[in-house]
Amino acid sequence: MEKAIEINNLHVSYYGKEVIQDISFSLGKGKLIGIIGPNGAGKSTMMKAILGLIPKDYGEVKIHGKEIKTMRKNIAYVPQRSDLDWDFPINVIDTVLLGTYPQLGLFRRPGKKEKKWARECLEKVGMEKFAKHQIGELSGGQQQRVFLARALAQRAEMFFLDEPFVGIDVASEQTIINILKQLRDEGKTVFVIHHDLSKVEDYFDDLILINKKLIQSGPVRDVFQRETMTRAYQTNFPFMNMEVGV
Ligand SMILES: Nc1ncnc2c1ncn2[C@@H]1O[C@H](COP(=O)(O)OP(=O)(O)OP(=O)(O)O)[C@@H](O)[C@H]1O
Repeated sequence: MEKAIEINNLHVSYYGKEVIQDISFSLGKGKLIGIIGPNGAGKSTMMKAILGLIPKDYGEVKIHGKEIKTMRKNIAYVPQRSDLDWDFPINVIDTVLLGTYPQLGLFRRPGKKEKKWARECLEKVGMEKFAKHQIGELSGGQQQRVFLARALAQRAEMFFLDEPFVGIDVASEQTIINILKQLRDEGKTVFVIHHDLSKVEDYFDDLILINKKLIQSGPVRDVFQRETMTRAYQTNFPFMNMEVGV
């Protein structure tokens, strides 16, 4: 199977304190992949280091067998909502249009074609009626849909989302997971940092389970087991059945 991602020996620290230790894994293309682990396990840090948004101490990251810097246009990233400045004065359609910039190149501005595409992306997430609204006026779920539309506008091959379901309504969560599953069905690879363990088996094909170190990666059935979960969360998961998951 062709590899979407290969990580070797990844180490990351903040101010000399190591928060990611010796993480290595590789996973195939066309999967919906959950990144799980307890609070402070280093999930966001690992995602940012993979994307080259923060420096790593050492380690190797390959996306489709290539260095990340040659793959940027093909990668869409949706940060945690709490990482963004929601007072920034920009409306919904212009936010989505930003997604078309990487494909446009340096000196071209979005034209009719890009604007039409941005509208289509907004329709996919059910937010077309809000095109002219300021981004800061929207609910959490609506903001998350708009950021997914921006990622769709990028026509990326790979998507990285940091906790897209935190603090949003049920309908938005359903819309977003359906779109992510559709992207996977089209052969794209989608990574999602995720908290709600009750949804893991329904949402994901593969899991990356970490707590500073890699606990295990691979198909959900193999990773989402009492022994591995107990090791990662350092608490007992008595409700989990060893044979059939939860
Ligand atoms: N900018 C930063 N400067 C210093 N320490 C940081 C920084 N960002 C995160 N940390 C620390 O690094 C560790 C890993 O944090 P990270 O946010 O990556 O974990 P996480 O698994 O995403 O957590 P959560 O599930 O709570 O969002 C934590 O101990 C955190 O306090």
